[in-house]
Amino acid sequence: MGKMSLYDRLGGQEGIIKVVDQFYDYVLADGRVNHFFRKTDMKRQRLHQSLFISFATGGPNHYTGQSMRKAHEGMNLTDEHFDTIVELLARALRDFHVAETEIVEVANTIEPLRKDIVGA
Ligand code: HEM
Repeated sequence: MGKMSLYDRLGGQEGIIKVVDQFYDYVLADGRVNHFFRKTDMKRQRLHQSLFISFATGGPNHYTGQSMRKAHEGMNLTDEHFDTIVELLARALRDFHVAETEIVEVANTIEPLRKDIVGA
């Protein structure tokens, strides 16, 4: 049996939607980052983030949003903001009993996006 994709190990689309919902509950409650989302349509954001993470982890490509550079343009995001988002995503993954090895894999999958998001 071949190694399951990270997407499958996160529970596929269904699992990822649950994690992303919990993740944005943490984001919106966190004073380090919640001000960025004041004008954001969170229903659309939760959907786009779920589809984006699904594709990034080896699932189907249904993401129709903007590139990471375009999506974060003009926000003046710092490394600290980026690290906070990764931290809150890890917290949500832990809530759903995703193992630490998978959490590290998710962080490593997202890390290459830092150069497009920080200072976009
Ligand atoms: C850590 C890696 C990150 C990933 C994978 C990511 C992913 C995304 C995605 C997929 C979208 C949707 C774009 C669209 O709908 O076209 C988005 C939008 C957004 N992101 Fe990020 N993001 C990251 C980091 C951050 C950080 C660090 C912040 C701020 C602390 C942030 C704040 C936002 C905001 C406010 C929007 C919504 C913009 C709007 O209202 O349209 N993101 N992000």
